[in-house]
Amino acid sequence: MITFDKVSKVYPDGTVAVNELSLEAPNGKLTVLVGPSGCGKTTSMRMINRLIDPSSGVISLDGVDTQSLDRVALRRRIGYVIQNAGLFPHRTIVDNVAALPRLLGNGRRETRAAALELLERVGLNESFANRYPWQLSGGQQQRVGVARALATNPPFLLMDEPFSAVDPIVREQLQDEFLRLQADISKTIVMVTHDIDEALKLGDQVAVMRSGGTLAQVASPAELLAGPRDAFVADFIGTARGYRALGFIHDDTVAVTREPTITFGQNTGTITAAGDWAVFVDASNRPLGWVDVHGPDRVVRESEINLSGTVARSSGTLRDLLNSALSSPSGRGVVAGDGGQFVGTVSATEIVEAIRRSKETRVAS
Ligand SMILES: Nc1ncnc2c1ncn2[C@@H]1O[C@H](COP(=O)(O)OP(=O)(O)OP(=O)(O)O)[C@@H](O)[C@H]1O
Repeated sequence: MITFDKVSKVYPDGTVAVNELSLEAPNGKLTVLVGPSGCGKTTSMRMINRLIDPSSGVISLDGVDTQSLDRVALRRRIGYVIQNAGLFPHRTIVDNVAALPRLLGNGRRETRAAALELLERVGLNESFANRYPWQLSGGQQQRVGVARALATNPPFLLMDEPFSAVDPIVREQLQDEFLRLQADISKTIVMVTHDIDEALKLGDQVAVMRSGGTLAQVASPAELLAGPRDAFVADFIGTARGYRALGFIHDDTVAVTREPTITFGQNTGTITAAGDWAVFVDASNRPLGWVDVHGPDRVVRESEINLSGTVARSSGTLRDLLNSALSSPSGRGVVAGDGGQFVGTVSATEIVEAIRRSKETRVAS
């Protein structure tokens, strides 16, 4: 556990960057520091590995005051991922990952093998190993940054805006991959971001800071959305918070209706759809989109498939289901199993009913 106990930082010019911050980052969990520009997020994080020393207060790792630890020994226990990855430009990818373990005296062959394995875990196969950072995309470099931070297998990980230098689609991919990785490795992580969506998606707990370096609220994403402590937090988590909160509610009682599907080579006249639209599936019964089957009997062409609807997983959230229904041309949301196979559809009315039920449960509890 990383603990901040009334920690402050006043820079020599008198700027109060962090003011009496008390916070616990529990073991095996991801704590996100989020807040407006200049509110002291980075300063707070860098005080953990003593890149910056606090002016007052105590930061401890598993109960031990970091000031009492040797700075180098401390940093070996704390992996550090920064924006733009910060890779050594003149070293190959595998050497970037293996650099620190080598420095610590581990054998060449063993560190190379471990580095290759780590690269594989972050989604980079052996063909990347001997390239240089400039030969990789921003997202790939960021993955190397994560692999490098994990190379000495530290229990703690600090991540400073790790996914902000890439475009939104790559960012989402990296976030999803990182969540899968963290489910496996369960590090104690403190991450800084100014993106509230990222904070709510990744954080087990989210600490919202305000200008002047004070803590406004710390809570789980769902708690934060349901009960912002004051107007600042409410404003910061945004006006879409009602919709965002649906992203944390699972309800496996929403009624999924089976319905006929259509596939390649099939005639529209052979199916009885509920209305004009039918779900189009591939040979493995995976939904690809919707087809308007009304009109003369014909074999469906691929160009006719309407791709506007999203697919929600049965294990997904009410937000996924609602999004699927709202984006679908038929008004019915497509639901697939975890293997991607078509299960059935849900109507927006059913989902709204589920939202109402979940509210009643929350009020009652
Ligand atoms: N070395 C420094 N000397 C003086 N003031 C500093 C120094 N470093 C940061 N600050 C100030 O301390 C405050 C907090 O900075 P910090 O970088 O921790 O904020 P942040 O929340 O991470 O901001 P951003 O989201 O913009 O990166 C800001 O007002 C900043 O200008």
